[in-house]
Amino acid sequence: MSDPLARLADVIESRKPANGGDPDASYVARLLHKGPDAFLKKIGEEATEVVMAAKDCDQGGDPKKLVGEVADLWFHSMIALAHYGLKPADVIAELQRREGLSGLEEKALRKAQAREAGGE
Ligand SMILES: N=c1c2ncn([C@@H]3O[C@H](COP(=O)(O)OP(=O)(O)OP(=O)(O)O)[C@@H](O)[C@H]3O)c2ncn1[C@@H]1O[C@H](COP(=O)(O)O)[C@@H](O)[C@H]1O
Repeated sequence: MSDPLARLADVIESRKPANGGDPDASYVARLLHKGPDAFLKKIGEEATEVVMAAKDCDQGGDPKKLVGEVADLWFHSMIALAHYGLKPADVIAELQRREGLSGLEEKALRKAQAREAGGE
């Protein structure tokens, strides 16, 4: 079975105005037709919904709600990636590049580089 993220990315690509996406027939085409403000607003809303669903889990809520909200966030983020000419594979490659590098180590490295650049 092919990668579901890659398949969804192909569908999103096909919904671009340049590829004949019809805003009357497709949700993705409609968002792409409206432009970045429309899908970036959705990403902001979906991110907030992820936070709220996670907080609900702490109060005994259904964790599946969190899965649904994260799916909404990923989906709308993929529309943004497509608009800017990027693919899920680019994000996967970035995560792979970070594989095994502790966030704490990375932060210390970044701070040391900033200090060096600042001439300290
Ligand atoms: N994965 C998704 C997907 N996830 C969420 N959504 C839609 O995202 C929309 C926004 O979610 P909300 O919960 O905010 O719903 P809402 O209150 O109606 O939001 P508003 O748009 O009114 O602000 C809803 O209409 C959902 O149906 C999706 N719509 C499409 N896809 C995929 O994209 C493909 C192409 O879709 P179309 O372009 O519509 O053919 C589909 O085959 C699916 O694979």
